[in-house]
Amino acid sequence: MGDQDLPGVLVSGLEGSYGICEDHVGDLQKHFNLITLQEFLENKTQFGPKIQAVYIWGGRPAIDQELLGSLPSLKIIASAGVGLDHLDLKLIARFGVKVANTPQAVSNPTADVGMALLLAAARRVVEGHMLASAPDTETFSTNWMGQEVTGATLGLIGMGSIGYKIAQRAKAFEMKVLYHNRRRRKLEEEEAVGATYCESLDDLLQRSDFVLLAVSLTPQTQRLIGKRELSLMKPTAILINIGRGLLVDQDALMEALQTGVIKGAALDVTYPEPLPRDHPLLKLRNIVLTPHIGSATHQARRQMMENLVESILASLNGLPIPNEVLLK
Ligand SMILES: O=C(O)C(=O)CO
Repeated sequence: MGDQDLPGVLVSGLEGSYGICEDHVGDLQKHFNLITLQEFLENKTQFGPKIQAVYIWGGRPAIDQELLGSLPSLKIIASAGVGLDHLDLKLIARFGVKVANTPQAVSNPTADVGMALLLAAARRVVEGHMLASAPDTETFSTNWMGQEVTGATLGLIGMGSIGYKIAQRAKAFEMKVLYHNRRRRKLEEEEAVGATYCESLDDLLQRSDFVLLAVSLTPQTQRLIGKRELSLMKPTAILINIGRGLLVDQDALMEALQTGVIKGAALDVTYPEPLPRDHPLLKLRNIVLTPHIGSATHQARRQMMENLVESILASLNGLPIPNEVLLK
């Protein structure tokens, strides 16, 4: 489906929830001969040797040993977004293949979604919309209240580029910012956003009015927030997750929201995505859910595509690869 003389790039498909953006196809075809996963699977001997790069969009196509073994010319896996939890980096390294992602493109829009969820949950925006738009609403209750954001304490778990952008935004809301991270930021970086390092996660959980997860999913961070951690939070606190669903034990969260252990939650990510339509979390009123929209702006998605093109071209031309992920 492209110019046969251009380097072959495997993409998951062009339509459906995991297809690449249709608007980007023309730009990609200026540089690459796009080969869809379906085309490849239907004729591995024809397409396998031509594929020099895999373009991952929305976590697809999935990369496993069998796929890697059938792509002898593969040089790079270029993955949209910052999260890498869908890739087995050790396996990829064994095949001598490079990896690149697009951290800069997603940090501002994902930080915006973090703040949007925080504000929506604090001020009960979704419930408010339902009340204001319900056909049987006749009066607005004066007892309908939320939590104040200005001056509240935000506990940030993760202080990478997205966490830092959230701290900048929280500063403008006059929030006190605590953060817990594998490594402490430089003093001048902390001072610029007024953030205080909390070595102990328990301490951060106990002191925060809003706890926001902006951390990558790794074996160490899986179910970082479980029953014990939720019980340390204030009964008035709100949990926000913009990282990955598996950072939180969803059953424990469900129970905490139902029994008043915490006040509310706002999740851009869950497991699975989407949740089954009969999932009990969908029935709660003290939760705000969005469909994994951290990077979902036209500008970010275009920048992601452009960054992936740059990384693939650099790798194919033997140049230093922008946003290369170091494989240990
Ligand atoms: O960049 C990513 O990995 C995201 O999931 C953005 O929401």
